[in-house]
Amino acid sequence: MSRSFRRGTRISRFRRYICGHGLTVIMGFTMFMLFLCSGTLVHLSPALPSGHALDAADIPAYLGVQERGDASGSRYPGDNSGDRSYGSQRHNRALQFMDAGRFGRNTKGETGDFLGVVDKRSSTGGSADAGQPKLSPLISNFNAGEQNVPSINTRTFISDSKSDVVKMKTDFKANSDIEKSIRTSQNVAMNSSKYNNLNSDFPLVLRGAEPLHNASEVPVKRLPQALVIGAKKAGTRALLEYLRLHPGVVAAGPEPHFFDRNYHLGLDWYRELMPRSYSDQLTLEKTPAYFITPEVPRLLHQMNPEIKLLLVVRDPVTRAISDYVQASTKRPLDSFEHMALLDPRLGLINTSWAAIKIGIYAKHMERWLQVFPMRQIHLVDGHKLVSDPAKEMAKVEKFLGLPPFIRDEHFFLRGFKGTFPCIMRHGVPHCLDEKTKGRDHPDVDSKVLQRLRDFYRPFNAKFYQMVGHDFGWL
Ligand SMILES: Nc1ncnc2c1ncn2[C@@H]1O[C@H](COP(=O)(O)OS(=O)(=O)O)[C@@H](OP(=O)(O)O)[C@H]1O
Repeated sequence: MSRSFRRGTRISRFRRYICGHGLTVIMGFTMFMLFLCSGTLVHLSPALPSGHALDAADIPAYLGVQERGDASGSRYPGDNSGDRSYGSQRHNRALQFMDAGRFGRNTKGETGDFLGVVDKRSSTGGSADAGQPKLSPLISNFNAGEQNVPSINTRTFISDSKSDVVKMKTDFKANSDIEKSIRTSQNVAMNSSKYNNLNSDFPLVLRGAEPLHNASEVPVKRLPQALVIGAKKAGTRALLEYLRLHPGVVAAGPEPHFFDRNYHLGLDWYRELMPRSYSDQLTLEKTPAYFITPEVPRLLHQMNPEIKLLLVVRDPVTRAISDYVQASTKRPLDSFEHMALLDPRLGLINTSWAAIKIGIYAKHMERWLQVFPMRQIHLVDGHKLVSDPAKEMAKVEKFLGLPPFIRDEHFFLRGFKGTFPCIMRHGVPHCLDEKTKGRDHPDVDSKVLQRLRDFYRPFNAKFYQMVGHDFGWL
């Protein structure tokens, strides 16, 4: 063999060696980069001490993730709360302390909730995942209404039943349906469903709770099982908003006025107004006019004789002033004193004025009690709803058969006149609309106030007797 041939052979061997190992290195590097860039990483955070409730606001810190901001400067883009229709499909009455954490944004800038429940009891029968605790269902609610709730893939599992919290970092490409396999440090995982337009970085918060509904259940619209029937200007919006904190509750945002105005449109029309819910969630709506409309109790009874009724009441004098303030924003009105009294000299009360009539609670209540037993009606103290909301809500939860969930940490006074509670929902601060709630009241002549108090006193006494509770109005 010639030297040059041997040298050539050595060179080509060297080349093959370099190429071979180089390829391995490159492939290794590529695999490493793919792993990093796949954008899918799940790790199990240390289990929380048992019984410890992690507040939604603390979750990002607990998980060590950054909260995102949006262009408008809000830390919480796309918060869909307020007086509109609610799409939130938070679920499961058994998940007492479970709460949603921070959520991502999809490419349209919408936010979403992601909830999961570890059902430690169930296994999947003959499937490959049999025996694994089931994570079910993974609920996502992306966007403003309900129309964009992605399908839920119930073939979603997690291997470690001891963990409370799973951190999931996801970076799905826009406009593509991607099936991702998410590996946990325990090497078992979730098969995520298909998400469109998702580009998010969100923690998934799991608590050892047992869903009551079937994991494969599809949420549907249902007629309300409970109603906030009134009274107008007593705190009905606050009550509904506070109730919406509870994962076992969904509520229609705008007032449907079904039983007082839109009954002719039929129950299917009414049902359509409701957000989708799971079988273990309560559907609610509020229409304060129901309380004072004579035919409503009977119509309501026809729909559901077992329906639960919530009635918020407030000192009828302050309620009347609140009503007056609201009415005066719509059209110019005389002074409150002038409207409340028929004859100022005689001190005769203008009982034909709606603002006065609504506060004669005993008269309206009488009609309701002719149709529904008191055990189906829960009285909410509108004053306490402001001064001690968590305590007042605990009574509401009990009445509705919901597990205790709403607590002091959900409320804060900051930012809204420092008087009325605002709420933290999904870690998002939310106050009622300042233009329509918590308006300043005018100073009313003390003699007129006294006259009104005297007027309401016997009606109040009768009302206390009917409902078995003294609200202590002067
Ligand atoms: N958290 C919170 N934020 C703002 N306002 C609160 C809150 N809780 C109770 N309230 C009281 O609710 C009063 C309005 O009652 P309603 O929601 O029943 O009004 S309405 O009938 O729906 O128009 C409203 O009456 P005004 O103060 O006269 O505006 C408030 O006193």
